[in-house]
Amino acid sequence: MITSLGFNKPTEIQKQTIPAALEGTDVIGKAITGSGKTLAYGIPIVEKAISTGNWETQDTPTGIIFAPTRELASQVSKHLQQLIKYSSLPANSIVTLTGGLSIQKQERLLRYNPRIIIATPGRFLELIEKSTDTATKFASTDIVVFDEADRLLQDGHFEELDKILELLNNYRPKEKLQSKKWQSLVFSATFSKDLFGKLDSTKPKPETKNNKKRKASEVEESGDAETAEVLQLLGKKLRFRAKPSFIDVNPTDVVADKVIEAMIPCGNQERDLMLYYFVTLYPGSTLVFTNSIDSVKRLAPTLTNLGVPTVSLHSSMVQKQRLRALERFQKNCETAAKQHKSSVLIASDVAARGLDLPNINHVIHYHLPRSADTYIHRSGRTARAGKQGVSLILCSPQEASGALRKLRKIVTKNEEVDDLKQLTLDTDILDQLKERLDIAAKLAKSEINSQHLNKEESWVQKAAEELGIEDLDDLQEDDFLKRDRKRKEGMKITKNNSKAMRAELKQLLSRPIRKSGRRSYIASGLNNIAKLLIQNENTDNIVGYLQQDALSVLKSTKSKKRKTSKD
Ligand SMILES: Nc1ncnc2c1ncn2[C@@H]1O[C@H](COP(=O)(O)OP(=O)(O)OP(=O)(O)O)[C@@H](O)[C@H]1O
Repeated sequence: MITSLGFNKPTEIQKQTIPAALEGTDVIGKAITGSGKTLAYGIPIVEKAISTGNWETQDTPTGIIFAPTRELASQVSKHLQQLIKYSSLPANSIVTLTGGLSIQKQERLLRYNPRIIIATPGRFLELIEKSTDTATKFASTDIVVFDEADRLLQDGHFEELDKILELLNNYRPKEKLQSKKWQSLVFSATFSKDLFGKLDSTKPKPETKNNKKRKASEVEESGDAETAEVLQLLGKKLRFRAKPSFIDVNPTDVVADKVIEAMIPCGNQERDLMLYYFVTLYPGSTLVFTNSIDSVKRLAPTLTNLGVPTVSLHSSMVQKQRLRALERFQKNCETAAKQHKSSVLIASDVAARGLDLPNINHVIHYHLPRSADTYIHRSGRTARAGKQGVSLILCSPQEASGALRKLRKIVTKNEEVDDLKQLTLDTDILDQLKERLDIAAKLAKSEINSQHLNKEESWVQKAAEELGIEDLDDLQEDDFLKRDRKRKEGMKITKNNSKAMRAELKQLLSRPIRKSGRRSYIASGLNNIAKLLIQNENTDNIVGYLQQDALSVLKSTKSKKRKTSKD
């Protein structure tokens, strides 16, 4: 099956978990991001679905896969569709059940008795609460998979899953209950409890060495308390049949080893400039994570105004927009790669886990993530399937001495705080970029305010119509609303001003940036601009700058490693 997808050999997690899963053992599989965990559970389910014979006569699923986000569910579905192309299973034997898409359509698809269900917990619960027939069929499943299992156990996610497991258990036919429960396959790159704590409030605890392939109980005995605690919790919640086999193929790696981690120290006000600087100097596909949806909404139009193809993705977008955004980003990446330019996706943490976007060169943490597990998963969107990639943190001085230090202690397993590699900045270039950025940001802010005001206006209009009020002011008496509206109106740029600013920005963007020969340089010391011009070794828009990719620059940069104090 692996070779039918064009892969020469199974990855380590596939090699170790597929045989155990095929034997019917409950498995907890841990391996770094991008190491092929989807097929590690996908292949056993597809094998089992094929081996259970004539699929048309079966009306219960072979496997149910739970994923924490809609994008991930949809991606897993596509991945498995590729796999079954080479089998006797038809395309409609896989059905995806996620929120944000038509429930009626999903109910229709369920009438074809699919063998493999891929679902987010919310929609799955809605469907089984709505129909006992659906609940009864699903309850007969042979296998249940929990992808990104540690995430499913965090932040109230488990309430839904708890109800689901309760219902499935109640509806499970007696003969299947006798042979005990369904087989559970549980996967993630992160299972240690210390990764979930808030970076600004928790004190990281040391981890001790792991073993390779152990029963959950042995992990408990080995003193790997943080992992053991999560495994214990999983054991309680997920109703395993017996002690599951815990297979950890990367016991010492936390962040995938092919990720080159780096930082740019900068003040809070300079994050936008550093981001623009990076995507201007280092072409490639860049995924930028922020901690707030407002930042996504502000950064995307700002970069777009600067001519950088940028797409945004966050959880307040409707589902179809979210899926379309991912498609648009992938198209932009292809075009940008041909032109040696940048293509950017600005996302909230809805994109942090599981997404397998091909060839992401850089991940930028515009904001430091709130917990270490998010850092690991965000960083894991690059350097997948054996490739290398860059994970870059934009970090303020306060963060560097607080949250970042905690993060480094956790991901370096408390051995040493390895001062991250730092990208040297060229102040000449920064100054020139700032001029453009200021205009682009003002225009973006004004666009956002206009959109808000238009939305509010149409809302007020609609409410007034419904209430039969003629004077709109009657509806806007709230002082806070009035002040907010005034503030937004004040930030709106007049049409004429906006036109002038756009013209100025256009002119600035058409002018190449000049790298002066006087300053220090990112990698290679002084460059002879005339020579570079003759050799045509400039970027398209920076004269005198020898284009390099971020990965090679960082690989040749040394990080200062220092031991931590024993605190
Ligand atoms: N045997 C294999 N050889 C080479 N590439 C593979 C193999 N199996 C899977 N891949 C590819 O590796 C990439 C990552 O796989 P996958 O998304 O399953 O990783 P993952 O371990 O689930 O990552 P994450 O922890 O981020 O969710 C995919 O593009 C997939 O097609």
